[in-house]
Amino acid sequence: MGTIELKNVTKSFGPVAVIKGVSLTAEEGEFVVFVGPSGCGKSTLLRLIAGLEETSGGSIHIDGKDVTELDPYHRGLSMVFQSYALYPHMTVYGNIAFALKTAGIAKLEIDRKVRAAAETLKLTPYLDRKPKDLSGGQRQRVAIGRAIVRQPKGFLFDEPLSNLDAALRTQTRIEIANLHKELGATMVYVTHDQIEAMTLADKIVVLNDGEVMQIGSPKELYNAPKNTFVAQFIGSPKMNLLPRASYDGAAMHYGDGVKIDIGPMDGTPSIVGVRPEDISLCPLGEAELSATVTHNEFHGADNNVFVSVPGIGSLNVRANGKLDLQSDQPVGLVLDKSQLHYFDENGVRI
Ligand SMILES: Nc1ncnc2c1ncn2[C@@H]1O[C@H](COP(=O)(O)OP(=O)(O)OP(=O)(O)O)[C@@H](O)[C@H]1O
Repeated sequence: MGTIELKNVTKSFGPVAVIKGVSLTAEEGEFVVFVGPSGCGKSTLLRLIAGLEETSGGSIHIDGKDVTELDPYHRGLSMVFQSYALYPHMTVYGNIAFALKTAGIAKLEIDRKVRAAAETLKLTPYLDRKPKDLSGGQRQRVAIGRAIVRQPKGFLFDEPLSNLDAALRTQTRIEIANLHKELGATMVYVTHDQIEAMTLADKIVVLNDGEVMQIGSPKELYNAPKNTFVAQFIGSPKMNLLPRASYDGAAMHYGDGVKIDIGPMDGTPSIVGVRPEDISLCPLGEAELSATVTHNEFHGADNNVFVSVPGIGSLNVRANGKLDLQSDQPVGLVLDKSQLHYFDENGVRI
Protein backbone atom coordinates (compact mmCIF):
# COMPACT_ATOMS: atom_id res chain seq x y z
CA MET A 1 0.00 0.00 0.00
CA GLY A 2 1.15 3.50 -0.72
CA THR A 3 2.58 3.73 -4.23
CA ILE A 4 2.13 7.22 -5.64
CA GLU A 5 2.56 7.64 -9.38
CA LEU A 6 2.40 10.77 -11.53
CA LYS A 7 2.03 10.39 -15.29
CA ASN A 8 2.84 13.41 -17.40
CA VAL A 9 1.16 15.80 -14.94
CA THR A 10 0.74 19.41 -16.05
CA LYS A 11 -0.64 22.46 -14.25
CA SER A 12 -1.27 25.97 -15.51
CA PHE A 13 -2.55 28.95 -13.58
CA GLY A 14 -4.35 30.89 -16.31
CA PRO A 15 -1.90 31.16 -19.20
CA VAL A 16 1.13 30.35 -17.04
CA ALA A 17 2.40 26.76 -17.19
CA VAL A 18 3.83 25.96 -13.77
CA ILE A 19 4.17 22.15 -14.02
CA LYS A 20 5.23 21.04 -17.48
CA GLY A 21 4.75 17.28 -17.75
CA VAL A 22 6.08 15.60 -14.63
CA SER A 23 6.25 11.79 -14.37
CA LEU A 24 7.58 10.06 -11.29
CA THR A 25 6.87 7.21 -8.88
CA ALA A 26 7.13 7.06 -5.10
CA GLU A 27 7.35 3.34 -4.36
CA GLU A 28 5.71 1.86 -1.30
CA GLY A 29 7.59 2.95 1.82
CA GLU A 30 9.88 5.26 -0.09
CA PHE A 31 10.93 8.71 1.17
CA VAL A 32 10.85 11.02 -1.85
CA VAL A 33 12.07 14.62 -1.58
CA PHE A 34 11.29 17.41 -4.05
CA VAL A 35 13.98 20.10 -4.29
CA GLY A 36 14.54 22.99 -6.64
CA PRO A 37 14.88 26.76 -6.69
CA SER A 38 12.15 29.02 -5.32
CA GLY A 39 9.12 29.08 -7.62
CA CYS A 40 10.06 25.90 -9.54
CA GLY A 41 6.73 24.27 -8.61
CA LYS A 42 7.56 22.01 -5.64
CA SER A 43 4.57 23.01 -3.51
CA THR A 44 2.23 23.01 -6.48
CA LEU A 45 3.25 19.45 -7.32
CA LEU A 46 2.64 18.35 -3.72
CA ARG A 47 -0.76 20.07 -3.68
CA LEU A 48 -1.65 18.30 -6.94
CA ILE A 49 -0.83 14.95 -5.31
CA ALA A 50 -2.91 15.91 -2.25
CA GLY A 51 -5.82 16.95 -4.46
CA LEU A 52 -5.74 20.55 -3.22
CA GLU A 53 -5.16 21.70 -6.81
CA GLU A 54 -6.70 20.28 -9.98
CA THR A 55 -4.37 19.00 -12.67
CA SER A 56 -4.49 20.60 -16.12
CA GLY A 57 -3.35 17.34 -17.75
CA GLY A 58 -1.94 13.91 -17.01
CA SER A 59 -2.96 11.60 -14.19
CA ILE A 60 -2.18 10.70 -10.57
CA HIS A 61 -2.38 7.13 -9.28
CA ILE A 62 -2.33 5.82 -5.72
CA ASP A 63 -1.82 2.07 -5.34
CA GLY A 64 -2.52 1.76 -9.05
CA LYS A 65 -5.88 3.51 -8.83
CA ASP A 66 -6.46 6.71 -10.83
CA VAL A 67 -7.29 9.39 -8.22
CA THR A 68 -6.94 12.41 -10.54
CA GLU A 69 -10.61 13.33 -10.11
CA LEU A 70 -10.90 12.34 -6.42
CA ASP A 71 -11.23 14.92 -3.65
CA PRO A 72 -8.40 15.15 -1.08
CA TYR A 73 -10.23 13.20 1.62
CA HIS A 74 -10.73 10.13 -0.56
CA ARG A 75 -7.11 9.95 -1.70
CA GLY A 76 -6.12 8.61 1.70
CA LEU A 77 -3.06 10.85 2.07
CA SER A 78 -2.21 13.10 5.03
CA MET A 79 -0.51 16.44 4.56
CA VAL A 80 1.68 18.28 7.08
CA PHE A 81 2.18 21.99 6.45
CA GLN A 82 4.95 24.40 7.32
CA SER A 83 2.44 26.49 9.30
CA TYR A 84 1.27 23.47 11.38
CA ALA A 85 -2.38 24.56 10.88
CA LEU A 86 -3.41 23.51 14.43
CA TYR A 87 -6.73 24.49 16.03
CA PRO A 88 -5.66 27.05 18.66
CA HIS A 89 -8.63 26.53 20.99
CA MET A 90 -8.20 22.75 21.18
CA THR A 91 -5.74 20.81 23.31
CA VAL A 92 -3.06 18.65 21.79
CA TYR A 93 -5.35 15.68 22.39
CA GLY A 94 -8.25 17.46 20.68
CA ASN A 95 -6.12 18.42 17.70
CA ILE A 96 -4.85 14.89 17.16
CA ALA A 97 -8.30 13.38 17.69
CA PHE A 98 -10.18 15.85 15.51
CA ALA A 99 -10.14 14.06 12.15
CA LEU A 100 -11.04 10.78 13.84
CA LYS A 101 -14.04 12.35 15.59
CA THR A 102 -15.38 13.82 12.37
CA ALA A 103 -14.92 10.41 10.74
CA GLY A 104 -17.28 9.00 13.39
CA ILE A 105 -14.80 6.58 14.96
CA ALA A 106 -15.68 5.17 18.41
CA LYS A 107 -14.34 7.07 21.42
CA LEU A 108 -12.32 4.18 22.80
CA GLU A 109 -10.66 3.59 19.46
CA ILE A 110 -9.87 7.30 19.13
CA ASP A 111 -8.32 7.33 22.58
CA ARG A 112 -6.13 4.34 21.76
CA LYS A 113 -4.91 5.90 18.50
CA VAL A 114 -4.26 9.35 19.98
CA ARG A 115 -2.27 7.91 22.87
CA ALA A 116 -0.25 5.64 20.59
CA ALA A 117 0.61 8.58 18.29
CA ALA A 118 1.49 10.76 21.29
CA GLU A 119 3.79 8.04 22.57
CA THR A 120 5.53 7.71 19.18
CA LEU A 121 6.00 11.47 18.97
CA LYS A 122 6.93 11.97 22.65
CA LEU A 123 3.86 14.18 23.16
CA THR A 124 2.28 12.25 26.04
CA PRO A 125 3.17 14.89 28.70
CA TYR A 126 1.58 17.64 26.61
CA LEU A 127 -1.79 16.14 25.69
CA ASP A 128 -3.75 18.66 27.81
CA ARG A 129 -1.88 21.74 26.58
CA LYS A 130 -3.04 24.22 23.96
CA PRO A 131 -0.79 24.86 20.92
CA LYS A 132 0.22 28.32 22.23
CA ASP A 133 1.89 26.65 25.22
CA LEU A 134 4.12 24.45 23.05
CA SER A 135 7.46 25.06 21.34
CA GLY A 136 7.64 25.18 17.54
CA GLY A 137 9.03 21.66 17.39
CA GLN A 138 6.29 20.31 19.66
CA ARG A 139 3.61 22.01 17.53
CA GLN A 140 5.05 20.41 14.42
CA ARG A 141 4.95 17.03 16.17
CA VAL A 142 1.25 17.60 16.95
CA ALA A 143 0.67 18.33 13.25
CA ILE A 144 2.46 15.07 12.41
CA GLY A 145 0.42 13.26 15.08
CA ARG A 146 -2.76 14.43 13.42
CA ALA A 147 -1.50 12.96 10.16
CA ILE A 148 -0.43 9.64 11.72
CA VAL A 149 -3.71 8.72 13.44
CA ARG A 150 -5.54 8.66 10.13
CA GLN A 151 -3.24 5.80 9.07
CA PRO A 152 -2.87 7.27 5.61
CA LYS A 153 -1.50 5.49 2.56
CA GLY A 154 1.12 8.19 2.37
CA PHE A 155 2.33 11.41 4.02
CA LEU A 156 2.90 14.69 2.22
CA PHE A 157 5.17 17.24 3.93
CA ASP A 158 5.45 20.84 2.73
CA GLU A 159 8.62 22.33 4.24
CA PRO A 160 7.63 21.13 7.72
CA LEU A 161 10.81 22.31 9.46
CA SER A 162 11.31 25.74 7.97
CA ASN A 163 9.80 27.61 10.94
CA LEU A 164 12.17 25.94 13.40
CA ASP A 165 15.55 27.22 14.55
CA ALA A 166 18.72 25.38 13.51
CA ALA A 167 19.07 23.09 16.55
CA LEU A 168 15.41 22.10 16.60
CA ARG A 169 15.50 21.54 12.87
CA THR A 170 18.27 18.98 13.20
CA GLN A 171 16.47 17.24 16.06
CA THR A 172 13.10 17.18 14.27
CA ARG A 173 14.77 16.00 11.07
CA ILE A 174 16.13 12.98 12.94
CA GLU A 175 12.68 12.38 14.45
CA ILE A 176 11.10 12.40 10.98
CA ALA A 177 13.74 9.94 9.74
CA ASN A 178 12.97 7.65 12.72
CA LEU A 179 9.24 8.02 12.14
CA HIS A 180 9.70 6.97 8.54
CA LYS A 181 11.64 3.88 9.67
CA GLU A 182 9.04 3.04 12.28
CA LEU A 183 5.94 3.52 10.10
CA GLY A 184 7.49 2.33 6.83
CA ALA A 185 5.05 4.68 5.11
CA THR A 186 5.46 6.38 1.73
CA MET A 187 6.48 9.99 2.30
CA VAL A 188 6.76 12.86 -0.17
CA TYR A 189 8.56 15.86 1.24
CA VAL A 190 9.19 19.35 -0.13
CA THR A 191 12.17 21.33 1.07
CA HIS A 192 14.69 23.87 -0.13
CA ASP A 193 17.17 22.62 2.48
CA GLN A 194 20.03 20.58 0.98
CA ILE A 195 20.80 18.76 4.20
CA GLU A 196 17.19 17.69 4.71
CA ALA A 197 17.05 16.41 1.16
CA MET A 198 20.36 14.53 1.36
CA THR A 199 19.76 13.01 4.80
CA LEU A 200 16.08 12.06 4.55
CA ALA A 201 15.60 10.98 0.96
CA ASP A 202 15.68 7.55 -0.58
CA LYS A 203 15.02 9.38 -3.82
CA ILE A 204 15.45 13.07 -4.66
CA VAL A 205 13.50 14.75 -7.46
CA VAL A 206 15.29 17.88 -8.68
CA LEU A 207 12.86 20.32 -10.29
CA ASN A 208 13.55 23.44 -12.29
CA ASP A 209 10.92 25.64 -13.88
CA GLY A 210 8.19 22.98 -13.63
CA GLU A 211 10.30 20.18 -15.12
CA VAL A 212 12.18 17.23 -13.66
CA MET A 213 15.93 17.70 -14.07
CA GLN A 214 16.91 14.36 -12.49
CA ILE A 215 15.55 11.69 -10.16
CA GLY A 216 17.95 9.57 -8.14
CA SER A 217 19.36 8.66 -4.77
CA PRO A 218 21.31 11.40 -2.95
CA LYS A 219 24.57 9.62 -3.89
CA GLU A 220 23.61 9.29 -7.56
CA LEU A 221 22.78 12.99 -7.79
CA TYR A 222 25.94 14.01 -5.98
CA ASN A 223 28.31 11.67 -7.79
CA ALA A 224 26.78 11.64 -11.26
CA PRO A 225 24.64 14.73 -11.91
CA LYS A 226 23.01 14.45 -15.32
CA ASN A 227 23.54 18.08 -16.23
CA THR A 228 25.15 21.31 -15.05
CA PHE A 229 21.93 22.43 -13.32
CA VAL A 230 21.84 19.40 -11.00
CA ALA A 231 25.64 19.57 -10.63
CA GLN A 232 25.40 23.04 -9.17
CA PHE A 233 22.12 22.59 -7.30
CA ILE A 234 23.11 19.51 -5.26
CA GLY A 235 26.07 20.10 -2.94
CA SER A 236 27.02 22.98 -0.71
CA PRO A 237 29.22 24.86 -1.41
CA LYS A 238 28.32 24.15 -5.00
CA MET A 239 30.40 22.44 -7.65
CA ASN A 240 32.86 24.64 -9.53
CA LEU A 241 32.08 24.77 -13.23
CA LEU A 242 35.18 25.82 -15.15
CA PRO A 243 34.62 28.10 -18.15
CA ARG A 244 33.98 26.48 -21.52
CA ALA A 245 37.17 25.26 -23.11
CA SER A 246 38.37 23.41 -26.18
CA TYR A 247 39.44 19.78 -25.95
CA ASP A 248 42.25 18.40 -28.10
CA GLY A 249 41.78 14.73 -27.33
CA ALA A 250 43.99 14.88 -24.23
CA ALA A 251 43.66 18.23 -22.47
CA MET A 252 41.27 21.14 -21.91
CA HIS A 253 42.70 24.47 -23.03
CA TYR A 254 41.87 27.70 -21.19
CA GLY A 255 43.05 31.29 -21.59
CA ASP A 256 46.62 32.38 -20.76
CA GLY A 257 47.99 29.05 -22.06
CA VAL A 258 46.54 27.20 -19.04
CA LYS A 259 45.64 23.56 -19.69
CA ILE A 260 44.29 20.63 -17.70
CA ASP A 261 45.26 17.12 -18.80
CA ILE A 262 42.25 14.81 -18.72
CA GLY A 263 43.33 12.12 -21.19
CA PRO A 264 41.17 10.52 -23.89
CA MET A 265 37.38 10.81 -23.52
CA ASP A 266 34.30 9.26 -25.17
CA GLY A 267 32.83 12.51 -26.47
CA THR A 268 33.87 16.13 -26.51
CA PRO A 269 33.77 17.83 -23.14
CA SER A 270 33.17 21.54 -23.13
CA ILE A 271 32.75 22.15 -19.41
CA VAL A 272 34.70 20.58 -16.53
CA GLY A 273 33.10 20.45 -13.08
CA VAL A 274 35.00 19.92 -9.85
CA ARG A 275 33.67 19.92 -6.30
CA PRO A 276 35.45 22.10 -3.71
CA GLU A 277 36.59 19.00 -1.77
CA ASP A 278 38.23 17.52 -4.88
CA ILE A 279 40.74 20.37 -5.18
CA SER A 280 43.74 20.33 -2.86
CA LEU A 281 46.09 23.13 -1.95
CA CYS A 282 49.76 22.27 -2.41
CA PRO A 283 53.18 23.95 -2.61
CA LEU A 284 53.55 25.91 -5.85
CA GLY A 285 56.35 23.60 -7.08
CA GLU A 286 53.96 20.60 -7.12
CA ALA A 287 50.99 22.49 -8.51
CA GLU A 288 48.92 21.71 -11.55
CA LEU A 289 47.45 25.21 -11.43
CA SER A 290 48.82 28.32 -9.76
CA ALA A 291 46.32 30.46 -7.91
CA THR A 292 45.96 33.34 -5.49
CA VAL A 293 43.70 33.34 -2.42
CA THR A 294 41.06 36.05 -2.81
CA HIS A 295 38.93 35.30 0.26
CA ASN A 296 38.86 32.75 3.04
CA GLU A 297 36.00 31.76 5.32
CA PHE A 298 37.12 29.86 8.42
CA HIS A 299 34.40 27.31 9.31
CA GLY A 300 36.23 25.57 12.13
CA ALA A 301 36.87 22.07 10.80
CA ASP A 302 37.54 23.44 7.35
CA ASN A 303 38.28 26.58 5.39
CA ASN A 304 36.03 27.63 2.53
CA VAL A 305 38.68 29.18 0.29
CA PHE A 306 38.11 31.28 -2.81
CA VAL A 307 41.04 31.41 -5.19
CA SER A 308 41.65 33.10 -8.50
CA VAL A 309 43.32 31.07 -11.26
CA PRO A 310 44.73 32.85 -14.34
CA GLY A 311 42.89 31.76 -17.50
CA ILE A 312 40.14 30.06 -15.47
CA GLY A 313 38.81 32.55 -12.92
CA SER A 314 37.42 32.01 -9.44
CA LEU A 315 37.33 28.55 -7.83
CA ASN A 316 36.04 27.44 -4.46
CA VAL A 317 38.27 25.03 -2.51
CA ARG A 318 37.59 23.16 0.72
CA ALA A 319 40.77 23.08 2.77
CA ASN A 320 41.68 21.85 6.24
CA GLY A 321 40.64 24.35 8.93
CA LYS A 322 44.10 24.13 10.51
CA LEU A 323 45.66 25.91 7.52
CA ASP A 324 46.29 29.59 8.07
CA LEU A 325 45.42 31.34 4.81
CA GLN A 326 45.71 35.03 3.97
CA SER A 327 44.20 37.03 1.11
CA ASP A 328 46.63 37.54 -1.80
CA GLN A 329 48.64 34.50 -0.73
CA PRO A 330 49.86 32.46 -3.74
CA VAL A 331 48.86 28.78 -3.56
CA GLY A 332 49.19 25.72 -5.79
CA LEU A 333 46.21 23.56 -6.73
CA VAL A 334 45.91 19.88 -7.60
CA LEU A 335 42.65 18.46 -8.97
CA ASP A 336 41.58 14.91 -8.12
CA LYS A 337 41.26 13.67 -11.71
CA SER A 338 39.16 10.66 -10.71
CA GLN A 339 36.47 13.02 -9.40
CA LEU A 340 36.08 15.44 -12.31
CA HIS A 341 32.71 15.83 -14.03
CA TYR A 342 32.48 16.45 -17.76
CA PHE A 343 29.64 18.13 -19.63
CA ASP A 344 29.10 18.75 -23.34
CA GLU A 345 28.32 22.11 -24.92
CA ASN A 346 24.65 21.75 -23.89
CA GLY A 347 25.58 21.11 -20.27
CA VAL A 348 24.71 17.40 -20.48
CA ARG A 349 26.93 14.95 -18.61
CA ILE A 350 29.41 12.94 -20.68
N1 LIG B 1 -2.74 29.91 -7.13
C1 LIG B 1 -1.79 30.36 -7.95
N2 LIG B 1 -2.07 31.22 -8.95
C2 LIG B 1 -1.10 31.67 -9.79
N3 LIG B 1 0.17 31.29 -9.73
C3 LIG B 1 0.53 30.44 -8.77
C4 LIG B 1 -0.42 29.92 -7.82
N4 LIG B 1 0.24 29.08 -6.99
C5 LIG B 1 1.52 29.07 -7.39
N5 LIG B 1 1.71 29.88 -8.45
C6 LIG B 1 2.98 30.11 -9.17
O1 LIG B 1 3.50 28.86 -9.55
C7 LIG B 1 4.91 28.83 -9.46
C8 LIG B 1 5.34 27.67 -8.60
O2 LIG B 1 4.97 27.93 -7.25
P1 LIG B 1 5.28 26.92 -6.06
O3 LIG B 1 4.76 27.53 -4.81
O4 LIG B 1 4.81 25.58 -6.44
O5 LIG B 1 6.86 26.93 -6.07
P2 LIG B 1 7.89 26.35 -5.01
O6 LIG B 1 8.91 25.62 -5.81
O7 LIG B 1 7.16 25.60 -3.96
O8 LIG B 1 8.53 27.68 -4.43
P3 LIG B 1 9.09 28.04 -2.96
O9 LIG B 1 10.33 27.20 -2.76
O10 LIG B 1 9.42 29.50 -3.10
O11 LIG B 1 8.01 27.75 -1.98
C9 LIG B 1 5.32 30.19 -8.92
O12 LIG B 1 5.74 30.98 -10.00
C10 LIG B 1 4.06 30.72 -8.29
O13 LIG B 1 4.04 32.10 -8.32
